[in-house]
Amino acid sequence: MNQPLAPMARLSAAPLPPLALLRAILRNPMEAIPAATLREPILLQPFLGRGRVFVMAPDLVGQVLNAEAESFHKAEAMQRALKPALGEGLLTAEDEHWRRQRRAAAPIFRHDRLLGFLPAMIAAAGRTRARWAAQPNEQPLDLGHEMMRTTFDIIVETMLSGHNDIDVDRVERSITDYLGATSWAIALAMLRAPLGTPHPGRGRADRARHYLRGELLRLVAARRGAAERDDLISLLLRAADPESGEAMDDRAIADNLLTFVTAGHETTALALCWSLYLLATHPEAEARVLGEIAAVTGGAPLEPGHVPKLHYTRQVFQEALRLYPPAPIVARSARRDVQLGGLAVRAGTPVYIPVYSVHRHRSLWEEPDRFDPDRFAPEAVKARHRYSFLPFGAGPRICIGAAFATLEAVAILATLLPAFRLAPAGNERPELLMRITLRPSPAMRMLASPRAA
Ligand code: HEM
Repeated sequence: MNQPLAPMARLSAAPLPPLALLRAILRNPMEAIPAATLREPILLQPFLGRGRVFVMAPDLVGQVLNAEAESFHKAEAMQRALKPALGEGLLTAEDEHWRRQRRAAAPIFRHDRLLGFLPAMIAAAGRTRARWAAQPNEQPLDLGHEMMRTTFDIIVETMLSGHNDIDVDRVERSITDYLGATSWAIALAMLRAPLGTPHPGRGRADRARHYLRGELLRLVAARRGAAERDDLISLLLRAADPESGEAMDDRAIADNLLTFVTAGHETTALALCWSLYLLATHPEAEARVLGEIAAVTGGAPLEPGHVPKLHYTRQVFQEALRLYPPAPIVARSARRDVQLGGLAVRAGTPVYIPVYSVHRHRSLWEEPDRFDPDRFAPEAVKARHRYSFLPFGAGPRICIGAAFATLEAVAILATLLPAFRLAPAGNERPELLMRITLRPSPAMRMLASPRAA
């Protein structure tokens, strides 16, 4: 393949002194990841008298996220960035409180239930296709926004039984406003500044958080006492503490709904954005995807039974997750003194898994910066270390929605691609901006022209 390399992040070439590091975190936390993480198995960097450890070697990643997961908890800086919005929901809770919520939510992610969501996923993708068909071809699409709308539609339909009175544009804006200020929360946590320290963007983030939480509390209140439905809200309303028998209160349920709504649509939308961008710039792979979809569907509209058979389309999505992991860093902090690859790591030390670097590590991948969906052919996957590909994390805290995200992504790609040819609207290559998740910057603008035309 002679395609140009897909856009890459600008990592820091040399260790940054504390002030420069904080500036990089505020501008774009990707720039605070040392470029040496692309080559080394493990890296210790001093920071304000305390180290920061980056772990890339797959066996050490397995130690942190799985085998010795009990020795680590979620990193304080990330918790400070997320907890004001997500409270003690599934993503941010720890220990028994986390276990109880994971057990409560698990049934909705069982394989048979997920397959049952496919008609709703295909229908939402169909609405996006109809929206694109109704607008002039020469008008560029904001692809991120289009994918957010589609995945939001799906999460609300499947998890909240389609509460369609939610204002999707305002929710999207609020999530962006909230995430926009998280770099400050992270930098202040690293400086050990007291909670509540004022910072730019805080007022806007607070308004966004109040709006989002208010909307979900309204939903929960409306559902208490109403007839049960087969969705996440009902599961959470029914979930009782095994010891005390106590039910979750509205606040705890709202924490989780907001967690699922945000974690469950923004990540998938970003990965879809990159998948479509990569296909638009790699015509050979795009032709293979179109060929596969035509062979599986016979040219008829996509049906739920087709989706699990679209193997190459799934590989494209996985390769997009490798190059552009929506969660580019999984952050932990050591709970006790631990040994990691010959390094003595003291309790309280931040331990980062830079997923972006693991996915492009020079000793784990051949031509790591090149787009090549064949890396995810079954034999190639079997030959690799299981912790060399971590878009959904690993171990007990692995993403509960991984299979959900993959099914919906394949359904969306297989609905949109046969109908439209996408092309970047300009020549600028998107930069990779981290705001907890990895976003294209500026927004990705693409032209969609109907294929039949
Ligand atoms: C491509 C899409 C997605 C990506 C890349 C992604 C990534 C991740 C990652 C890396 C984690 C682990 C974080 C850590 O260990 O600190 C996580 C956790 C989580 N994800 Fe996802 N996610 C995606 C889609 C979804 C979807 C569709 C849902 C819900 C429907 C979801 C809900 C959650 C929840 C609730 C957690 C916390 C799980 C726990 O701690 O028990 N995610 N996700």
